[in-house]
Amino acid sequence: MYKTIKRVGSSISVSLTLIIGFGATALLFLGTCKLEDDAFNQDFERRASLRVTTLQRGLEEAVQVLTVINRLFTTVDNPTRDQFHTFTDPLLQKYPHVQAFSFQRFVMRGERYDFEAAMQPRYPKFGITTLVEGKTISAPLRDRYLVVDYLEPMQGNEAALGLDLSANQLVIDTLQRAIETNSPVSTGALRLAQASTNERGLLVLMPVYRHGMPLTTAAERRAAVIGDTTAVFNARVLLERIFNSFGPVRREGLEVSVYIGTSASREDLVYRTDDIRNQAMVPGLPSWLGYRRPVLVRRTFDIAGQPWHLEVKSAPIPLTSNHSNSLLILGAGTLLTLLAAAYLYTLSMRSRRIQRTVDERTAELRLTNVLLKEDIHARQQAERALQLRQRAIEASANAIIIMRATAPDYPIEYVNPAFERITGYSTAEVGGNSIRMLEGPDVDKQGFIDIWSALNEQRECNVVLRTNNKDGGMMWNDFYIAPVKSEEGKVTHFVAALYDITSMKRYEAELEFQANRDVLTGLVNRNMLRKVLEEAMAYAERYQRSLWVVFVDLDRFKFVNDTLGHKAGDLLLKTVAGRLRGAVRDTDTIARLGSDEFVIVMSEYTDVGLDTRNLQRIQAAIAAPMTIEGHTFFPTCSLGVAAYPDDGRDAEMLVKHADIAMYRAKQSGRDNYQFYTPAMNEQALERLRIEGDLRLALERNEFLLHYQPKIDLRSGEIVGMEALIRWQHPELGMVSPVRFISLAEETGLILPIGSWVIRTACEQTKAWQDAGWGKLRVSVNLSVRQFVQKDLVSSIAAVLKDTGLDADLLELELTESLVMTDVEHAIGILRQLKELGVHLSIDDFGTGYSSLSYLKRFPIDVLKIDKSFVRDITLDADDAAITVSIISLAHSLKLHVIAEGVETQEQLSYLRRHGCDEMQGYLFSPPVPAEQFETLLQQKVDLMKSALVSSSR
Ligand SMILES: Nc1nc2c(ncn2[C@@H]2O[C@@H]3COP(=O)(O)O[C@H]4[C@@H](O)[C@H](n5cnc6c(=O)[nH]c(N)nc65)O[C@@H]4COP(=O)(O)O[C@H]3[C@H]2O)c(=O)[nH]1
Repeated sequence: MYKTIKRVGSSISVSLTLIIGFGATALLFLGTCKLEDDAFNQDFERRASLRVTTLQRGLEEAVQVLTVINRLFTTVDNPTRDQFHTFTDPLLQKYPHVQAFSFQRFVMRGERYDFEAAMQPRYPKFGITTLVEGKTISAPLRDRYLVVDYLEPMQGNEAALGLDLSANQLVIDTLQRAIETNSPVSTGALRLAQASTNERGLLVLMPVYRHGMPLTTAAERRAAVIGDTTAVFNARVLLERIFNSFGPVRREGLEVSVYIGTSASREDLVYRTDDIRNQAMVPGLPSWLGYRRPVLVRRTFDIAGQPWHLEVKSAPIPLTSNHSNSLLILGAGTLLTLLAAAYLYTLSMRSRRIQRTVDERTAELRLTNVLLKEDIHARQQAERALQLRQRAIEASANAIIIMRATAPDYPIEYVNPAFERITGYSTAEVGGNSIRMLEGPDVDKQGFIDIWSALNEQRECNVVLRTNNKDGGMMWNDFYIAPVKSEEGKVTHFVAALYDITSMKRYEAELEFQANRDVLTGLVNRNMLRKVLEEAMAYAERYQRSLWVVFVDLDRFKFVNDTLGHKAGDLLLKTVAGRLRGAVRDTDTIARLGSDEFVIVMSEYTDVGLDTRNLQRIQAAIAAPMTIEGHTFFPTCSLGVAAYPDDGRDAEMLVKHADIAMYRAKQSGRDNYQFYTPAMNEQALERLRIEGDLRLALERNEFLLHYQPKIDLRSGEIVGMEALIRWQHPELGMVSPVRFISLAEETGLILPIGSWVIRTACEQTKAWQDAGWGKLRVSVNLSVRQFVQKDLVSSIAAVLKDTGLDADLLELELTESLVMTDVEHAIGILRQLKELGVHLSIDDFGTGYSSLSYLKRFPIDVLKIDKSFVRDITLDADDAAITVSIISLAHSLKLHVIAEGVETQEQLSYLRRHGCDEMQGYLFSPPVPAEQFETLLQQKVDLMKSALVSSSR
């Protein structure tokens, strides 16, 4: 009986021990499970948020790149395809997730043929195309096309060049939005011409406006738009690159789906990482048994006006994973319960069950062993994940700083190697210090103020910051700071990411320089000149002050460029720019418009007035001799001045009028200045009109030569004649060369006209010789352009050969300033001409910058005294003295002297008295057509002889 009672009692106590032990173990297990689940979910949400932030930053950066591209079009008026290439190339290398950059241009129906033809020399099969079912075909006729014109890189994007996007309503709507919001706008997902058919892409557009148009309102911007710049992204490539910058998503057990739109609709899905549903599944085990439900995080954000929706899903996780603690508790509880039961059981049945107890303990130990192994495995996994994150942070190209959330200094606890590389500070130097050490003398104070207030308020903050590195060098950073919270939600640290955007900022600065400065001389360019002038006009208006716009043009710059090449030309321009800087006041602005054209803006201030001495200073500064590549030049310049407001109320008009005045200065013999008068405008208009006709005059045979006799003062005979060109204009009548020769020089027409003159003069002289009029020498004027022409000598030789005229009977008249521009070069050409046997004379002698030492070295035959001296020879003692000294100088150099413009007997007598050899002028005959000249020859110039006789009395 006792035995039975004892056995029953012991069974009851064993059962009770088991019930209580298992109950308590189960409760503990479930509670721990819940805590572990919560921890897992929090960790997952944090990782998912990191992905979302990465994507958002990556997309914002892509849009920012497009903003930089668009700046090219706002700062440079109509940039070339090559400029577009040069500008986008480094950006494409820096941002490989960009598929392409392009510039779309509006082309009207009537312009289509010309546009296609203009592109074909570069792209032979070029045509405007449209996209139909993934294929490009020739675009049908439309009123207006939006054509992909500039495209970089070309490789891989060929299908998009010439594509007309105007039929794509999505693109057009997006462009409208971009115009309305005046900011970059993204399309939704669309099919790309250059991608495979099942891939989607997106475009981010920014409108390009015509320069100079107002852009304040949407209506103004619509009127000014000429196209747009676009960044093209292949959604898969873009997203994969952005995500993979943190390591493959799949390895982290995340499934990411990206939608361009507000919700997870099938049509808006542009990207999904690999399906990870079965990644962790044990074959044969149903998913509801033993697996945790995947966690799903959804986020929606806005990129360039386009909503993006992102879903991040976790892989199904086995219940055993992350439940190590609860399982340990379950195991340990079970063990304890069983031990207690076993203890009781042993007490009652020790002897009988001893063997069984040993077996049970062995089994329990095995179970514990398994649990321990699982625990170790889980810990190792967690450790590996931590190490991976550590390595990722260390490998990051951007600087990362971790700071303790301890005010007031927020000491730095960790910096990654990129931080050391970028700032120059080592971990040892910054550890324990605050980020204040980045604040040098050159920093952006406001940026730091923003960061400190974000730290104090424990919130995120993103600023573009200028800091100093250890060497004191200036750097630009995109600085992003965010609080890091403990499991209890307390901010324990801050993490800061520092993106080095110094090179991008440098780009921007360079772009600004290029947009506003002349690259060769560093002076202000045309674009900037307009702004400077507008400010100067506003100042002049407000304070009622004078304002001068001075147009400076170098005389005979083309001569240097044509003879010595562009390198020498560039050197000359740089020297001139330096001289101009030295000649003007600090308050004046000098701009270079191109070639040898400079504009100076001079404002009047209370203590600094404006007068012509300012202009003379400029002339004097330019006029100093200059040696380039062993050649000595005597540069001069012509100046034109337009004054505000009398000569124009806007920048363009002032510069135009200064240019017209400068042209007048050139016409008046160069090396002088002229103030604009309204009459000059008329002349400029006339110049434009005759320029068109001048181009046709040779073809229409409208030129003819007049000949003016040259008289030998000893014999009284006609010994030669000067050939002077005339233009028989169908409407204007006989046009003087004074009106068209300089125009012909500017346009280059002087070359065909000049060679016509030489040929006609030689033919006529030979004809007179054959007709028995003896050996008359004909002289022709040579212009600068002709003089520097490469084949001048050979072409003159050919004319002499063709016409049969003796070289000795041709005289070339060169102006003094022409040969003095580059003396060495001139001597070389003159020697070659001399070897041909032709005569050479210096025209207008005495008017320019003459140097006797050079004159001696010129292989010339004749000096021609300019008519300005002859005119006043009997009235002005200076002119008379100059004339006499020219004659004696010429004779001492064994040169012949001829005086031109002889109109009176007094002039004739004077010249004769002082030993002048020859003369020409109205006193004998004006220049006359060839038939009349023959009459002069026939009359044996009785008149002249009598004139000579009377002058000798
Ligand atoms: N006041 C006055 N003037 C006199 C007298 N005798 C002649 N003249 C004018 O003086 C100018 C002399 O030519 P230039 O100094 O070489 O100056 C020339 C020359 O520089 C240029 N020119 C004329 N024909 C040619 C040509 O075929 N080629 C080039 N490159 N230039 C030419 O046009 C300029 C003007 O030619 P034109 O109108 O024919 O004017 C001619 C002539 O008609 C006089 O007694 N008194």
